[in-house]
Amino acid sequence: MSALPGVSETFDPDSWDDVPGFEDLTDLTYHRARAHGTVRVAFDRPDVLNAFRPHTVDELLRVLEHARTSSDVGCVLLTGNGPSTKHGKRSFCTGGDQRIRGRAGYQYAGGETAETVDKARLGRLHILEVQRLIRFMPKVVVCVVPGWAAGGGHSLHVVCDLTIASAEHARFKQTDAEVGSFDGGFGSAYLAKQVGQKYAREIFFLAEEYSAEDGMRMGTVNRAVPHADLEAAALEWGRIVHTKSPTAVRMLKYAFNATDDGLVGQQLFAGEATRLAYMTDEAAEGRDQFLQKRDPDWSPFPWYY
Ligand SMILES: CC(C)(COP(=O)(O)OP(=O)(O)OC[C@H]1O[C@@H](n2cnc3c(N)ncnc32)[C@H](O)[C@@H]1OP(=O)(O)O)[C@@H](O)C(=O)NCCC(=O)NCCSC(=O)CCC(=O)c1ccccc1C(=O)O
Repeated sequence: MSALPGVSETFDPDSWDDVPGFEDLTDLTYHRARAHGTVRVAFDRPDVLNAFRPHTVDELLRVLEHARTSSDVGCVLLTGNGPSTKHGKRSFCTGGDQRIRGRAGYQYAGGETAETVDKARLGRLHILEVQRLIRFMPKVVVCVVPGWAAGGGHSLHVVCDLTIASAEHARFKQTDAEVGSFDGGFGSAYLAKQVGQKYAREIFFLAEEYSAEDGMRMGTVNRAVPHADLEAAALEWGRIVHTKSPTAVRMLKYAFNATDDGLVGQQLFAGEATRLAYMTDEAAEGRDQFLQKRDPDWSPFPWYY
């Protein structure tokens, strides 16, 4: 399934290169900006409004892990290719592919229909692993919304650090309760932290359609931009992120997360604090006195206040 010859209507081929080693992707496209360390990850199933199947999620985990562990990448744009050449509709992502949803999760399938489901493999619900990867990677993840963000796609937008959306075409709709699903983690409870309890309950219980402007009013969307400028504006955010201190951005993301993420949030923030401490002469003295089997000499290191 593909969108347009140029990957997507707002994609500028002069700004991006394919990422080597990912030529085998079928459900996503993965590009790296020519000018700086921003990467673009895009759902590439526009005919089903970029709904994800288990294979899509496997690919998402693979490319996001690559982005996470690439030390020159500071910003990830997560978007959806389109519009569909089949029906002309635009989308970021509409969540789990309902055609291959089984009783134990979303099922691996050889083709596009329920008849092709692989009954020997257990259903998956591993988009939640993607959510955690986005949440915990020490880089800025921007959700770039050219059309529909629905169901599990809405939840992905919620968990991203920033959202930029097409003023004309972005549509947000949380369909979970309509299809008997419920994202009880970031998709709902964290959404309530963003917009407040009343709006969060409205979004789930009424499942109405919201525009980019509505999202800005409620606090889920950072910026609504003209559709034609969407990806250029997102790429500019990536450039700006790369003008900032990597350590400061990392510590800030973990600081923003920590208040909601319990001991895991504290662990991630503290892990980075430990890394910073290890860079000091004081920590080196702690290591060296052990290796040299001598008493430590802390005298050069003041008790700062
Ligand atoms: C988004 C819509 C409201 C848009 O409506 P409209 O503009 O009228 O377009 P359509 O004609 O409906 O759609 C065009 C075309 O796309 C197909 N399609 C759209 N969405 C999906 C989908 N999710 N799965 C399969 N196919 C889809 C649609 O059938 C049309 O096909 P044609 O052949 O051309 O007719 C509307 O499309 C809509 O409501 N879509 C469904 C949104 C939805 O309900 N998504 C699932 C929500 S539940 C979910 O995502 C669970 C997954 C999850 O995240 C999760 C949650 C909790 C624990 C674990 C997990 C996990 O790990 O998975």
